[in-house]
Amino acid sequence: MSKTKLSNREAEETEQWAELVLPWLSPPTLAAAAATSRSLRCVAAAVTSRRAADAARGLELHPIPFLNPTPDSCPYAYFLYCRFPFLLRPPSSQPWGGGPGMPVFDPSSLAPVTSASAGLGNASGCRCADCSVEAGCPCSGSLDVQRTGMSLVSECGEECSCGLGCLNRTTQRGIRVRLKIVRDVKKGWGLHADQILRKGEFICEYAGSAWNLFGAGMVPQWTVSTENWRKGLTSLHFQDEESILSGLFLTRIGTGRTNLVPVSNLFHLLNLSTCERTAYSGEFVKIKEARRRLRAYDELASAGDFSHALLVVREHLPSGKTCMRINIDATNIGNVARFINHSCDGGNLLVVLVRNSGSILPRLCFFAAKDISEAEELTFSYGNTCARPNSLPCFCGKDACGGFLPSEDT
Ligand SMILES: C[S@@+](CC[C@H](N)C(=O)[O-])C[C@H]1O[C@@H](n2cnc3c(N)ncnc32)[C@H](O)[C@@H]1O
Repeated sequence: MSKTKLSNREAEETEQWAELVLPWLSPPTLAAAAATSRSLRCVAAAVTSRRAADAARGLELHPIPFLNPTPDSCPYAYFLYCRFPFLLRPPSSQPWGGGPGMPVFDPSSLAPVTSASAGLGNASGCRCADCSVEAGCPCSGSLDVQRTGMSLVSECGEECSCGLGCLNRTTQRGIRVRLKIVRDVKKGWGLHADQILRKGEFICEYAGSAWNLFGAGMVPQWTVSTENWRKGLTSLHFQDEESILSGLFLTRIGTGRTNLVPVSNLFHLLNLSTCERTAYSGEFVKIKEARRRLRAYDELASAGDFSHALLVVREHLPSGKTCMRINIDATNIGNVARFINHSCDGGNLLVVLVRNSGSILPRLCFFAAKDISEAEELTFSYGNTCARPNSLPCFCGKDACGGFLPSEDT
């Protein structure tokens, strides 16, 4: 488009139009629009500063700003924001930096999948007045898995009669603490505290897309008849070469309704003495797409300034064997957890797998592993360091640094 001189009225109309359209554009398209006229340049500058002022697009309690003290003048990182992980096909654009009157992105449309919504039978929920372990709520409890160092916590879910105000839903209310995203010359963007954080405080979860990992028709329509259930063992099996083994067990918890839960939760429930019987094994998570993406991301990263945020989470049996692998990709759509950098000393965040009652997938959540001072960078360990041909250098700066970032063996 060539530059043209607009009358005052035309300029005003162009700005009104631009206020509606520009917030939806990706950075390169926004820059191209800004280059066409003074009016568009003004609106684009305003959009850029709103983007830099809040990575969360107004969807969290407090704004989460980008700060760049480095010589590069990159004002923000572009991605679509979702507060929770989701399995649906993500939207391709989002009104980030929109002014008043802009259509509002509906984060509830990306609610985490539950066993009921995935056709996996009834999900059970509690009907407690007090959802605490002490009061015997079947959804409450936690378990440390020794071999993996990862803790498991269960919370009330969609089928429970309690609401979001329930004390056993700590991780379901979004980010409540003040955070900021700060650029580092070597590591790129990183998530920092913007207030003192107390040990044990919930920080955020790792939200991103898992939708592509259940290809069309891959979410199994498993049903088990009540008769079979009464008889005891009902074992359905389903396998294809793109899947990995995952254990799912039927359990009956407090309410007497059938519930489908992964193996780790089964042990969790057993510990709480609420499981009556078990009977299931199957497999359902597709990893081919995750592998394809990891290879593509590695190539982009080795070619230049690119960071991906595809996280592979493994749930383990007490034996240490992996029983479920979940791939959460926050590279294009996710929340601010995508900015958490790796630290070889384990960092200051505790990684906890949280399962909402009735939900198929556990959610990966971060809690403060110790008291954290204001402005301290938030980090965790991405995994064991083991140099591979595609390993990137690590700049965590810790004495324990192994020199390389942990990478998934694709
Ligand atoms: C989940 S992202 C973290 C946010 C990222 N720094 C950014 O700018 O978007 C993971 C990427 O961050 C970078 N990174 C994370 N921790 C690092 C570290 N300790 N040293 C060097 N780079 C790191 C690597 O490029 C890695 O692939």
